[in-house]
Amino acid sequence: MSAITDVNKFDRALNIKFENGTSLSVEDCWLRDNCRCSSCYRSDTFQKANYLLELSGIKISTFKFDACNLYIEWNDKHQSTYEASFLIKFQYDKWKDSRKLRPILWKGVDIENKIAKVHAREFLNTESGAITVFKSLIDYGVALIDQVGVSLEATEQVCKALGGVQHTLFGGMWQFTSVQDHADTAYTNLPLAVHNDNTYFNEAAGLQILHCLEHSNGEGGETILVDGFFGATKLKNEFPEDFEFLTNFNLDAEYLEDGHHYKYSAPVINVDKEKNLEQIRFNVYDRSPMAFSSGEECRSYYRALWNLSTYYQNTDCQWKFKLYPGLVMVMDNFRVLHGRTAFTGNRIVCGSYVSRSDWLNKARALKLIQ
Ligand SMILES: C[N+](C)(C)CCCC[C@H](N)C(=O)O
Ligand SMILES: O=C(O)CCC(=O)C(=O)O
Repeated sequence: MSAITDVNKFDRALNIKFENGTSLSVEDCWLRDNCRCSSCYRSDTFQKANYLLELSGIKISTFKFDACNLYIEWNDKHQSTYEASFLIKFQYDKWKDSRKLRPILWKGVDIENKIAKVHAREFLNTESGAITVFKSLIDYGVALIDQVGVSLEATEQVCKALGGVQHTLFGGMWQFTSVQDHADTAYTNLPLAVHNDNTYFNEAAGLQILHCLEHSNGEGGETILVDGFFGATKLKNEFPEDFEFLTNFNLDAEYLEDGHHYKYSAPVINVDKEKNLEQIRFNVYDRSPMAFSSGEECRSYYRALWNLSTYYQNTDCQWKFKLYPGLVMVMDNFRVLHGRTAFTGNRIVCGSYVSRSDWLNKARALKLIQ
C-alpha cells in the first residue's frame, strides 16, 4: 500500500508518489530534520539528536528510491534513508485527519445504554477492558467501572489505571461528605447544577472520578450528567452570536478559601482552529464579578450564558442516576458537565481528578488516538 512509485525534485522539495495514490511534497529542511540515522535520532529515547540550527544551510545533493525507501545524500555528505511507511503518514490532509477526536454527541438518558460499564477486574487486568473504558470516554465522555471494592484504596487503583491521581488543593485521592472540609458547596448536602470543575485553574482536571462509598439514613444525592458538547452545538445552531461570544470572551472564575485564591480567565466554549469543540468551562457558581467594556458586552455575557444553560438545565438533555457503592463513574471534565440533587443522611463520596495529558496518554498507548 505504501510502496513508493515515483520521486521528483521541485526547487528544495521532493514530491513523492505512493502506490495507493497518495502524493506528498516534503521540503529539504523537513527531510533532514527527520533523518532517522543514529547520529540524527536517538532510537533509545525517541528524541532528535540535532539542535536544528545546524540544518540551516543544507541542500539535497542526490536522491534515489525503491518501493520501500527514499535515499538522500546531502551537500555536507550526510546520508539519510526514509522508510515509505514513515513518509506516507505525513500527507497533510490524512495527517490532520488522523489527529482528530470524534466525540459522539448525546442527549439525556439514552446514553446509559451506550457508554461502557466494565467490571473492575476486566478494566484493571485486561487490555480489552481498558480499551472499552477509554473508547467510551473518547466517544461519549463517560464510562462506568462496576464491582470496585467499596474503599478509597480500591478506588485509587482505578484512578491510577485511568492515568494517575492528579493532586490539587483538594488533595490527591479525596473523600467528601456534607462536612465543609473546603469552602465549596460540594462539601454540603445542597444541590449542584451541572458544571465543569476547576474553571479557576489554568488547566482544569481532565477526568473526574466519583465513587459513592455510602449513603445511609437519607435520600437524594443523585448524579446528573449532561453532554457539554451537545449543548454547545445546539447553541451554535440556534444562537450563533452567543456561541461566537462564548468562544471569544474570557470569563473570570475564582476559588477562594483560607490561604487560597485561584483565579483564571478563559472562554466558556473552547474550539480549535477548525472550530472543533475542545473544552467546555461552564460553572455558574465560580464566576467572579467582572467589569465590561460596554452595556452591550455585559448583556451579551448574560444572554449567552442564559441560552447555553437552557440546554444544560433541560432535563431532556440530562442523565440522572444514583451512584451506588462499588460503581465508579468517570467523566471527561473538559466536555461533560456533572451535578447532583440535594440529599439528606450520611453520603460519603471518594474519587480523584486525572489530568487530561495523563488519561489521553493511556488512550494513546492503547492506540485509540494518535
Ligand atoms: C470534591 N471535589 C474535589 C471533587 C470537588 C471540589 C469542589 C470543586 C468545585 N466545585 C469546582 O467546580 O471546581
Ligand atoms: O457530590 C457529588 O455527587 C458531586 C459533587 C461535585 O459536583 C463535585 O465534586 O464537583
